[in-house]
Amino acid sequence: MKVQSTRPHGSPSPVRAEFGTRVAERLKANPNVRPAKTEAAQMFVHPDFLSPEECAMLMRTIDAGSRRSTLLTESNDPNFRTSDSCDLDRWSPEIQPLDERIADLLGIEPQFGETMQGQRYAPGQQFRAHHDYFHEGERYWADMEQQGGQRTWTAMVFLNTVEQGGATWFPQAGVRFKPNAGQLVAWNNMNPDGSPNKLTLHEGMAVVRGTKYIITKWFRERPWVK
Ligand SMILES: O=C(O)CCC(=O)C(=O)O
Ligand SMILES: [Fe+2]
Repeated sequence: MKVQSTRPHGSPSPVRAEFGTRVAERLKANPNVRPAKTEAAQMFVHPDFLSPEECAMLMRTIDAGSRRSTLLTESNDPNFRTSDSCDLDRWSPEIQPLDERIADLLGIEPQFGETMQGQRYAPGQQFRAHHDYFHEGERYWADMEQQGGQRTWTAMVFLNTVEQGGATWFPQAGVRFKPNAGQLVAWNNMNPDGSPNKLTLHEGMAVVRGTKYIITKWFRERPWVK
């Protein structure tokens, strides 16, 4: 979530530290997964995680269910997040297997995952630089703490190959992913000690030509589904 400051965004935590080690070990052991070229965060790529049919089904579902995307904290910039998004029902027969496949790839129990989000960006739409973790000094934190706590890992899948623009850019970690149909990117939002890793700052760059479709899954440090 946004808000830049020089204060630490949260404290170390053994539970989150353990998530980092355990999930990274599982991803490293998967022959279909490669590490991203950065030392700044634990970050991995699965180049063809979803099939063309699965991507097409998800894009149809996103088209049918989208509304304007929201933010947890109001931004002064009206163009901070201009995409459309929708919740993907984890109990629907089409979504559940995919939802559970992502959780299994990372080795996290599905109930730690928030509702999967589908997002769509038309030309000019974007999601400006932000962190996925919660800033523990913000007003919303007390509520989030009660609802599964901090976000640990993010898994994101590009559902199509965009004609121009729409890359996911980590300016501080020095990596940029061009939308590539079916490709999953997963990263740990925490440092090795379990505190928020500021270097995971990232941005969904504006689409120039074409439409961009993605799904995003955020995992919490405790079960999110009650
Ligand atoms: O659209 C992107 O490339 C990034 C999306 C993102 O950062 C998010 O959903 O948290
Ligand atoms: Fe994000």
